[in-house]
Amino acid sequence: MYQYQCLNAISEAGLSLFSEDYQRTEEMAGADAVLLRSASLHETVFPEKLKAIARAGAGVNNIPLEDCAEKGIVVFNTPGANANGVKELVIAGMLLASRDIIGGIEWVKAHAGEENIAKTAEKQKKMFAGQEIEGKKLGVIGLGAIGVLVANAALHLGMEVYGYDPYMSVDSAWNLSRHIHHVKNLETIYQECDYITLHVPALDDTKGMIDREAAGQMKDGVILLNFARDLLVKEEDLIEALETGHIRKYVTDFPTAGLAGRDHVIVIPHLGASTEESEDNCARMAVREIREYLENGNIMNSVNFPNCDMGKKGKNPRITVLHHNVPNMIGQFTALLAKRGINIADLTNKSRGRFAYTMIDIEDTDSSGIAEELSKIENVLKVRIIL
Ligand SMILES: NC(=O)c1ccc[n+]([C@@H]2O[C@H](COP(=O)([O-])OP(=O)(O)OC[C@H]3O[C@@H](n4cnc5c(N)ncnc54)[C@H](O)[C@@H]3O)[C@@H](O)[C@H]2O)c1
Ligand SMILES: O=C(O)CC[C@@H](O)C(=O)O
Repeated sequence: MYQYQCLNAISEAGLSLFSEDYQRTEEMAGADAVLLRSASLHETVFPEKLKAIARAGAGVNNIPLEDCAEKGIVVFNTPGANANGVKELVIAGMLLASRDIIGGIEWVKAHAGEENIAKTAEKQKKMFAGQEIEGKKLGVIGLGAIGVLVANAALHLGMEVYGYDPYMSVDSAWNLSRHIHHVKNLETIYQECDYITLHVPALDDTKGMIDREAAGQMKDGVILLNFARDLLVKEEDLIEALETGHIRKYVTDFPTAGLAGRDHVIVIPHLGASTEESEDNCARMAVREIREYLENGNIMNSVNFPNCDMGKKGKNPRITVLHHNVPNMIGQFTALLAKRGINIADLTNKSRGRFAYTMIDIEDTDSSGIAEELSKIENVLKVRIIL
């Protein structure tokens, strides 16, 4: 029996994919796997039993990835599963920033009950007039699952789209319309675009990327959208640019004390992925990743260990070893099995940065004591025998 814990609301569409071999627990100490959305794990002391963490979503800056890897905990995310939900809200954000729809709706609410509201509205509506997005230039920073969808959608709405992503994946490249200008530096985006939208993860090199210097290079009256992470923008520099009007509007999915209620800022309470479809997609993908790892040892969509797939486990035990990526690990594993006279049916090893993963199918039904012996080898992080 496996135990899982949910630290946030995870859609039933996903949780229902757990078989009767899985039981929900409220205690992390007893959990084999944890599912979460935005809950922070940075202060968490991880229990020995925990094997997997699945982030039902894309961003993993709420999880200490290295720390988890050192403890032999595989962390997964659900790439692309909520991208359409975010794309739709980004398009809505561009429209909300271009025309004072929010101001207009508030005006109507304030005049509710007035007999001649229709007539007054016709007189007053010029206060809420705006501009169209067709023909304007949009810069998309980060052409991953969301950035590509936003870029293509904006193109269909008649915008001229510039995209920047020095690390773009082949999949993203295939999905990106050839009509998008693929630019090689951020300066071009800053200098050319009327709208700029951020779709990069919060990493050491992206945190604070929108600072005074970046804002200074942008066109006067630019509209900036941030549905990625608040940390990408230096708030004091942003406020300065908003006060001078250099940045005309900032649309963000991340409320902060400094921005909530401020003029020229549209703050949404992190609703990018809050659609039935995105929540269901993320939960389904997260549960499938956990089941595949716990039951077969296969890793798909990990963000701290290499992906690795040996197919469905057969009737004999499968040994899985999470370890540091250093020389002679496989030699030590196979020597240990050879000493016990155990033949290897299949073996695979994959590495990613400082970490690696080895899966071994053995031609023997007796695996007693093997986990204990393998665990003693230096640089081994976690050993599992899947029976
Ligand atoms: N508002 C929401 O609810 C919501 C939902 C999903 C994701 N997000 C955020 O959006 C981010 C992007 O999501 P995604 O699903 O598109 O992820 P993704 O991994 O598919 O795409 C991220 C892209 O950013 C690119 N990138 C990385 N560093 C870069 C840099 N320095 N400059 C330019 N490009 C760079 C990568 O190459 C990749 O193509 C997530 O990391 C998350 O923080 C927010
Ligand atoms: O779970 C959510 O609601 C938000 C998820 C989003 O920020 C993500 O990074 O995928």
